[in-house]
Formats: sequence, C-alpha cells, structure tokens
Amino acid sequence: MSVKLTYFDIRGLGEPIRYLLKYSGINFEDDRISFDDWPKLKPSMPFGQMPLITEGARSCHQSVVIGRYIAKRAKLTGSNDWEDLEIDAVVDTVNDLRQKIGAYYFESNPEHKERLKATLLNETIPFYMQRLENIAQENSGYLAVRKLTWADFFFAAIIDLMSYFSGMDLLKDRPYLQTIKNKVDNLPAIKKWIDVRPKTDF
Ligand SMILES: N[C@@H](CCC(=O)N[C@@H](CS)C(=O)NCC(=O)O)C(=O)O
Repeated sequence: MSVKLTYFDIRGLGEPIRYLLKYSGINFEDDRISFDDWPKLKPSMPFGQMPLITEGARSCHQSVVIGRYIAKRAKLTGSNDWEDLEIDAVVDTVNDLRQKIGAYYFESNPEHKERLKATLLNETIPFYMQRLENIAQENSGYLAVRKLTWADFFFAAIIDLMSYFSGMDLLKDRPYLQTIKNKVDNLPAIKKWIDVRPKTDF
C-alpha cells in the first residue's frame, strides 16, 4: 500500500516520523509543502495542520500518534503496557519542552519574548534537560525501558529543532543524551537518510 507523509519542507514535527519510516524500511513519499502553497492546502487538513500520513485511501493527523503507529510496526515499542506507558511519557515530556521552546521562538511581542527567554534559559530548559539526562543514565543510555525504543528516535529527530529555536546547544554537557542522539543517527538506515535528506535549518 502506498504511504505518504505530508509536511512542510523542514525537519520539525515530520522528522521523527521520517526517521521511523526509514528505520522500518517502509517506502514512503516525502511530500513537502512550501510555505507559499500552504494557505491553499490548509483547509483540506483535518485540523488545519500538518503532518498528515496517508496510507492508500486513508489519512490521519497528529505527529506523535503517527510516530507510535510506525513504531509498532518497527517493534520499537515496549514489551508490555507499562513499558509503553513509560515510553509514551518520555515522548510527551520531550514534546512538552518542544512546545515551551516553540512558544518562546514564535512570540511576536519583544518584551514578552525577553521575559520568556529568561525563564526558558534559566529554569525550564535546565529543569527538563537535567531530568532527561538522568533518565538516560538510569536507562543505560536509552530514554526508556533500558532498550532502543521510538522515544530515542523521537528525541534524536527533534532535538536539533529545540536547539535551533532556543538558540542553545541543548546536548552540551549532557553526555547520555548526546550518546542517544549519536546512537540513533548512526543506525545505518538513519545515517543514509541524513546524508540524502533536504538540507534545512530545522
Ligand atoms: N499536535 C500537532 C501539532 C501540529 C502542528 O503544530 N503543525 C504545525 C507545523 S509544526 C502547522 O501545521 N502549522 C501551520 C498552521 O497551523 O497553519 C501534531 O503534533 O501533529
């Protein structure tokens, strides 16, 4: 069955799904929409946003659930419901931080943005990143259940966007998280993808 991932021509929320599709060996069309074409397409999206996955005649939105769906096929989920809960909790936590960083990056009021920046850099980022680093250490170099799961893929694919939006290298002095990023990015299918994927800022 044909598979298509529709998203902007950026890594962003599409990249964790692209990583998982590549790792799974699922052939897919990497359908990239330009920002100029987006206003025309937006009304046709289920909730006016992307990414969207299309399989044959069916489509579905929401990046995290799409990632989980592909991860199940790639056997990158847990061995039981509790393990899945732990994996999902890490993914949602990384995504919470991504949203907080995004709220800062997209803030248009300069004074409010300065205030958000101070909280983000001095409190929010250290709070989340140190806890994630501890989790990676406790899980022997993985983000959950002491083995490679889609939480590691999600993290490795989205951390660049979080660093770019925050203006900080979020992996600096976080060796366990850096190791996860390296481990995922050096898997043969992912390494190959990184070599050929369109070069974008985030
Ligand atoms: N919760 C959704 C959020 C999707 C989302 O925020 N998409 C953004 C791009 S990253 C978008 O489509 N923005 C264009 C718009 O809202 O018009 C998901 O994870 O898929």
